[in-house]
Amino acid sequence: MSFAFVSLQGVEKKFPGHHAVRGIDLDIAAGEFIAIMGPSGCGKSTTLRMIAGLDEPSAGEIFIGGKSMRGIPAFQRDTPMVWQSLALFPFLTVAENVAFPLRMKKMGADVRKKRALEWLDRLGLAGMADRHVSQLSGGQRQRVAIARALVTEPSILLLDEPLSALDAHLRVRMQTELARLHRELRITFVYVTHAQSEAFALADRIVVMADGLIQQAGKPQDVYRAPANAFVANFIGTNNLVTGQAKAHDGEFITVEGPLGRFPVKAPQGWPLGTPASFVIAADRVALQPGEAPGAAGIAGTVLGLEFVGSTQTVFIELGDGQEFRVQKQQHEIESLNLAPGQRVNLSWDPQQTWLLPQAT
Ligand SMILES: Nc1ncnc2c1ncn2[C@@H]1O[C@H](COP(=O)(O)OP(=O)(O)OP(=O)(O)O)[C@@H](O)[C@H]1O
Repeated sequence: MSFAFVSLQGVEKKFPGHHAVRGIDLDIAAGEFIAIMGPSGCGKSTTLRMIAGLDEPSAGEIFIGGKSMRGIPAFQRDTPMVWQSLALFPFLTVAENVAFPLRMKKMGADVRKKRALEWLDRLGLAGMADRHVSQLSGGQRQRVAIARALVTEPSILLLDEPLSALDAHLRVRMQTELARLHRELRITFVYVTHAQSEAFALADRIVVMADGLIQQAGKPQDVYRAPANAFVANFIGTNNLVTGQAKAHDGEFITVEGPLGRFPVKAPQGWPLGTPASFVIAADRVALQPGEAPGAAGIAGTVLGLEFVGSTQTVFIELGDGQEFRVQKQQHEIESLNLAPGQRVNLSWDPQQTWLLPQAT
């Protein structure tokens, strides 16, 4: 990576009785769009708050632009933050809200007004300057909060679940808006979200956290296709995880034997035999045929149900050992199979598409 614009080095946060962040190393390049994901309570907001200067690390150090942030309060950091609960001032007009950070910086009234109007215009809110926040829709308020964060022309924008209070339609529109802003401004965005679709759609790099630690940081396609461990594989949710033991080498494959059968799995040279081995096969890489007899590399299961996801459909299948498998296909492919709950099916995949989870170190 090029020069790290934001660098977290061994960062920890201990609250009384709770170790929320347990040692994070993360370098973020200037202009990068990073999404931090993870289950509730994993420490993602705390990490963001430490970058913003709203919480001090208990150990480790944060550098921004090569400068240590130790002891530097939030208002001196160039790191504005946008929250789900916007924190707009109800007693100020839209323009006054946007201009507020400039007032804090003691800029003159004319400059404040000019800049606030420019940013309102940029966010599609021209003409709303004199309204009060209570007279705006949820999406418009979100835009005001973003304009207020950007009005000081920061080099980083921190966003903590900014879209989670919006309805699904608006969320998608605002997502497009954020992508556009990032393209235009080329500043660093650090975005905390529960929503996988937002993270995958927007980010250059995804950071998956659990239990106060980074589980994986990588490009969306790498986190998706090559999860670093079982936690990430399960969290991403579109993977099927098969566990077993490494039994034999066969060229670029090993044979993994487990409760579901024996499977050839792509493996690095010298993978130790006789050790536990888990692999994932992505839901969209599994072939499905109605019928009873499993194929050579296949497994049999029973359809539990089907779920629409836009133009694709997910089929949930129960395997012999009670494990659930997912198969994702284009809607038209599924339609032609006429599947119904209770139906027996065979599943198979190309062994080249398997991904063996790296061994825990
Ligand atoms: N001020 C605090 N005092 C004590 N514990 C705290 C404090 N702030 C956060 N925590 C705890 O630290 C852990 C991490 O919190 P954090 O807000 O970073 O999680 P998160 O991953 O952002 O979760 P969510 O998605 O639910 O917002 C949680 O268990 C939380 O209860």
